[in-house]
Amino acid sequence: MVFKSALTSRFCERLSHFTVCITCIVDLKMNFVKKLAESPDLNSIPSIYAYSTNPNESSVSDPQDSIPVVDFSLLMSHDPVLQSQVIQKLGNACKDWGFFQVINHGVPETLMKMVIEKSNEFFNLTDEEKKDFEEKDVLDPIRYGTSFNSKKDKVFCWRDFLKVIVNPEFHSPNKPVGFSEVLFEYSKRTREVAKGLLNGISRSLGLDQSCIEKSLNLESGLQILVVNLYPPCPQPELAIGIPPHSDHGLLTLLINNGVCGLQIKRNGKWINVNDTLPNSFLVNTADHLEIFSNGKYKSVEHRAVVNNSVTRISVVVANGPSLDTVVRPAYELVDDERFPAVFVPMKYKDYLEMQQGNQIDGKTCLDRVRV
Ligand SMILES: O=C(O)CCC(=O)C(=O)O
Ligand SMILES: [Fe+2]
Repeated sequence: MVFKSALTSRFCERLSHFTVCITCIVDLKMNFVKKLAESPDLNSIPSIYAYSTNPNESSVSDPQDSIPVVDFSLLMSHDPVLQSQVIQKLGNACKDWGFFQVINHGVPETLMKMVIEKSNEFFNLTDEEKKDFEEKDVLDPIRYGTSFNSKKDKVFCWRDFLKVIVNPEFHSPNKPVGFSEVLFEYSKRTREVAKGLLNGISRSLGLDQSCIEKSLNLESGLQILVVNLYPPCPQPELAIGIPPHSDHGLLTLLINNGVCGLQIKRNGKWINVNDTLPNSFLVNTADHLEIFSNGKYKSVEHRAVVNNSVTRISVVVANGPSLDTVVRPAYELVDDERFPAVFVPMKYKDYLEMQQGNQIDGKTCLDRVRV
C-alpha cells in the first residue's frame, strides 16, 4: 500500500492516541480521495474511511414505484386546468416522496453536460492549481475540500468536493478555462427552475404563488453549487460517499454523470435511485421547506454510496432563503389550536453554520429547531 514507507507511529491529537493516522501521514495536508484512489497499489481503504452502517438499516432495495415526474412546462403553461393538475402532482410528490424528477424544464442539455465536463476538468487540474481554492471557513465562497467537514469528521467520506456560492453574488474558480461562464449560466437557469417550482409549491400549500419567494427573499436567496466527486473505491462496501443527511435549503436540484450511487430513505428503508429520465433534474425538498411548511412537506434523508470501477460525479444546486432571513413556519399554516408551530424561528445563516460546521448526521440539525 502506497503509504507504507511513510508509516510512523506518532501521537495523533485528533484521535487522541498513538496511532498510524492517515492525516498525520500526509503531513496534515488535506488528503484528497481522488489522489488516494489513484495510488497504483491501493487495494484496501485506510481505516479512517471505514464506515459502519447501522445494522438495522443495511438492506437496500430498488423502488417498487418510480419517483414522481413533474412536467415543468405545464407548470408554466397558461392553461389553468393543466396548471392546477401539475400543482397537485407537485404537492403530492413533496408530501409522499420528497423527491421528484423534473422534465421539460428548458435548461439546455448541452449546458447540463458541460457542467459535468468542466467540473471533471476542475478536479483534473494539478494540486498546485487547485490549492488556492482549498477550504478554510464554512462560509468561504469557494471551497475545494474532501469528506464533509474534514476538521470534525471521525470517519472520512470517500468524496472530494467543490462548493461555490453562486447567488446572491456569483463566485467561481478561475480555472479551467470556460468553467466560470458555464457555472454562471447554469446557476442562472437552475435558479429560474427552482423559482418556478417554489411558486408551484407555494400554491400547493394553499398559499399565494409568490408567498415563498417573498417571505424568504429568494431574489437574494443563497444558491450553492456543489460538485461531488466519488472516485473508484477498492472496498466500496466498507466506505461511504456521503452519509445519511437531509439538505439545508429549500429545494435541491441534482444531476450526475450517469453513474448510480444515490440512495434515498423511503418508508424507513433505503432504496437505490437507478433510472432517472434523460435530461431531467432530480429534485428534493430540503430542511427549510419542512420548516416553512410547518412539517407538511418533509426533507428526506439520502446518502451516496461508492463503487470500485468508475468515478461518479454529481452536481447539486442547493437553493435557499437569503442568509439573513429568519425562517419560521408560514403564518397562514399555523393555527395555535389545531396546527401549532412545530419549529422555532432561526436565521438561515445560523442554521447553515450549524449544519456545515458539524459532522453530518441524518436530520439531527433539523431536530435542533423542532419545538
Ligand atoms: O451525489 C449524490 O447523489 C448526492 C449528493 C448530496 O446528497 C449532496 O451533495 O447533498
Ligand atoms: Fe444531499
